[in-house]
This record gives sequence, C-alpha cells and structure tokens, in this order.
Amino acid sequence: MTEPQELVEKLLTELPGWLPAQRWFAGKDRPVGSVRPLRTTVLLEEPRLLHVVVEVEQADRVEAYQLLVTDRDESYEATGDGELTGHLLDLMAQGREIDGLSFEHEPDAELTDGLRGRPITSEQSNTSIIFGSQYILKLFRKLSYGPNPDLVLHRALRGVGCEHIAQPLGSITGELNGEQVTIGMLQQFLPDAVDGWAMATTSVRDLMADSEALHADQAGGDFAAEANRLGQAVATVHADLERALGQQDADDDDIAATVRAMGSRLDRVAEMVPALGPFVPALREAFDKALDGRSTIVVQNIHGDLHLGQVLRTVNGWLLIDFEGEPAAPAAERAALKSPLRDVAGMLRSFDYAAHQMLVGQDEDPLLTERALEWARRNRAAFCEGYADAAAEAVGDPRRHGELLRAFELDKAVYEVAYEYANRPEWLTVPLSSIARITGEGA
Ligand SMILES: Nc1ncnc2c1ncn2[C@@H]1O[C@H](COP(=O)(O)OP(=O)(O)O)[C@@H](O)[C@H]1O
Ligand SMILES: O=P(O)(O)O[C@H]1O[C@H](CO)[C@@H](O[C@H]2O[C@H](CO)[C@@H](O)[C@H](O)[C@H]2O)[C@H](O)[C@H]1O
Repeated sequence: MTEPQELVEKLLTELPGWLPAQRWFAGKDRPVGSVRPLRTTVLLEEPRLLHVVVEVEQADRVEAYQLLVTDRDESYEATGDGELTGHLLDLMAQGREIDGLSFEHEPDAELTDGLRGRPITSEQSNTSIIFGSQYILKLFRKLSYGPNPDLVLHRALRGVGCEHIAQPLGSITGELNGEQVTIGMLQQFLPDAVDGWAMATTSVRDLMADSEALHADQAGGDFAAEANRLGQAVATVHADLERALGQQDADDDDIAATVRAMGSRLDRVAEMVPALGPFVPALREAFDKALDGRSTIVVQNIHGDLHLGQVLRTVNGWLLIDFEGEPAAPAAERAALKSPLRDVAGMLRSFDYAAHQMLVGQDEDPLLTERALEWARRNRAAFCEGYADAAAEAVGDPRRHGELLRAFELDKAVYEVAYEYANRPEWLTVPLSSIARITGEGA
C-alpha cells in the first residue's frame, strides 16, 4: 500500500498533463503552471481512499480543485470505483466528520447505506455519481469559497415545497484557507428522467428528416407542448425562489450596471476570440438600446445558467437542476441577485442551439436552415407563453421587455462564444451565427 504522502507526490507530477484532458477542468484555454497540494484527508486506510485538494496556477488565475484518489488504480482516480465512492454515501448516512470534512444528511432525510456508486458518463462541469436508483452525488470539481449556490438554492426551494427540483438529501462540506467550501451535494435521483437537450434535439432531428414535406408544427416529434410546460415550470421556480428568498426592484443604476457588465464581458471575450470582432459594434448598439428603452424589472435569486441540458423531464413534469450559475463566473457574481429574464434568455438561446447545432459540419442547405429557424421560433414562443401563464405578477410576460431580453440573449451568446472557444471550437459557429442573426449583421 502506498503512503498518503507518497501517493500525493506521484499524483502531483502527473496533474499538469492530466488536468487539461478532463471535461470538468475549467482552465483548458491556457497552460497549467504549477499544481500545489492544499489539503489531504485520509477517508479510508485499506483500500486507500484520499480526498485531495490542489491549487492550480495558470497565467492570471489560481483555482482549487478536488480529487478523489486511490492507489487501487494506476490513474489514481477513485470516482469510477463503486466501492470507494459508496463509502462517501455511507459517511453521509452516518453523519460523520473526518479531519474537518463534514458528511451530513439533510435533517429529515434518512439515507440507505451500503450502495455502490457509478459515475455518470455524460459531459459535465463536475463529477456526478449515482447510487442504486435512489441518489446522485455531485462532487464540485472546482471549489469556490463561501456558500455554494447549488446547495443554498436547493435547500431554500425544498423549504417552500418546490415541485420542480430533485430534492437535496445530503452534503459534504469542509474548510479551506479558513473559509467554508462545499465539496458535494447528494440529491434524489430520478431514474426516469430525460434531459431537455436530448428531447429537443430528437424533435429537431425528426423535423430535419422530414424537412421536404413537413413544417415544425406538423412533424411527429413536435416539442412545442413540452416547451410550453417547461416555460411554466421555470416561472414557477422563479416564483418559489421569490417566496423563499425575496425579491427587489432594480433601479436605473442597477440596470445601468448590468448593461455595463455586458459591455465588459464583450471586451474580454472579443480580445480572446478574434471571430467575434466584426459583431462588436452591433452588440454594443444592442446593449445601449436596452439601457435607453429600459423598463421596470425585479432582481432575485435565479438559476443563473439555464439551458436545455439543465432541465429534466420525468413522468411528473419538468425539473430544474444545477443551480450553480455560470461555471466561469466568480463566486460573488454567481450569488448576486439577478433578473429572472436572464434565465428566460438562457433557455431561448438553448432553443436556438438545439435547432442550429444539427447544421454544424453540413453543407449549406437553405431548406434545412429555414426549418431550423422555424423550429426555434415555434419553441421559443411556446416557452414564453408558458412562462407568461405561470409567472408572478411582478415578473410577467418576458416579451414585455423586448430590448432588455434581447440584450440578455446577446450577452449569453457572448458568454457562449467564450465557452465554445475554450471547450468545443467546432461549435463556435452556433453562438456566432445567432449573434449575426439577432443583430442583423452578416456572419
Ligand atoms: N436528480 C437527478 N436525476 C437524474 N439525473 C440527474 C439528476 N441530476 C443530474 N442528473 C444528470 O446528471 C447530469 C449532470 O448534472 P449537473 O447537475 O448538470 O452537473 P454538472 O454541474 O456537472 O453539469 C445531468 O445532465 C443529468 O443528466
Ligand atoms: O451544464 P454546464 O453548467 O456545464 O454549462 C456549460 O456547458 C453547457 C454545454 O454543456 C453550455 O451550454 C451551451 O451548450 C448547450 C448545448 O450543449 C446549449 O443548450 C446551451 O444553450 C449553451 O449555452 C453552457 O453555456 C456552459 O455554461
């Protein structure tokens, strides 16, 4: 058996090469400088299971990442070892504390222990492990200091009986440099769930397959009724968040600051991604218009990174997951109160994505492009109608705030340009072509 110190030292030599190959590693756009150990906790002696936090230094940033490490596997990665991850569930069921790490279950949740874990295989920003058909544990890979919005908002929503979330059941927390960090969140697992992205892209594929003969409202896999229900679910979650945590009116200064932040993000992303350059003047103009034509809006806790991959359809309706906010944003920005219109804009962007990603890498075909536009228009409208039907009075129909909603959408598209540039360069064309369409500037 390898001693913890020796294991960590071996690991440190491999991390600079290994980290950039991980989907959850947020610094893939620049080389890894140094990797230093911050804390190591022995969770099991035999077989060896360590919880390791490392600090990764890159050009302009220093970030903490957590790893679950074993000497049973040559890669040292323990998240794929069902027996070892099962131990994490057992520790939460028992409410244990090990060397400053607290494993807790929610006060009224009784957990079944003795289950083996299996990691989910889909692309993601964190690592999630499923136990039986009951639980899913998300290990937050990049650790942020202070309260974790995912855990805080799930608990608040549970407190008001929200029906559109997977119930939070437990947590793993600890301290790093004297501040609280959330390491993991355990939730009810919905084995019958299908994510919105899978459903929406199936619908687009059906339509494309029949594009010669059918329009979006005639295709077998029409998604509009689901988009409408999804709009209702999102509006209900916003109303529940308001009930749980309150709401404020945004004054002119708040709106001006929000629009200024859009401009700053644009500057940062345009510097990094030259292909955004030609659209900068039109984007600035759209942001200015939003400021000139501003209407009264409210700010509150919202989801913060809403898209079709963050919603699950179960037999009982739509659920929203992953209330962490934009993974790249600093913790303070993610915790700030925001307009619910941001979430609406995120979902509208996602309908655009679902329709247009199908065209990536294909020869230009005007009919398919027209069908993609038609699908997106139809489902965006259905979503807004559903949202307007269920929204609280202070929020109302998102389409009332035309220029501001458009600015939120464009701001999200700018964020996506940076996201695709760093993670999936072949998809960069999806947000760029949307920006071209929305601003009326040729791509
Ligand atoms: N409660 C749940 N029940 C079933 N599947 C879930 C549940 N929560 C998450 N998932 C699945 O796990 C994936 C990743 O979850 P998510 O919270 O979005 O993690 P990440 O922060 O890594 O993106 C989701 O896309 C979904 O497919
Ligand atoms: O789900 P995450 O928190 O990891 O969100 C990040 O990754 C998303 C992609 O997985 C990314 O979403 C973008 O691509 C989606 C399709 O894959 C699309 O539905 C979204 O509209 C689009 O923004 C998200 O932006 C990023 O934060």
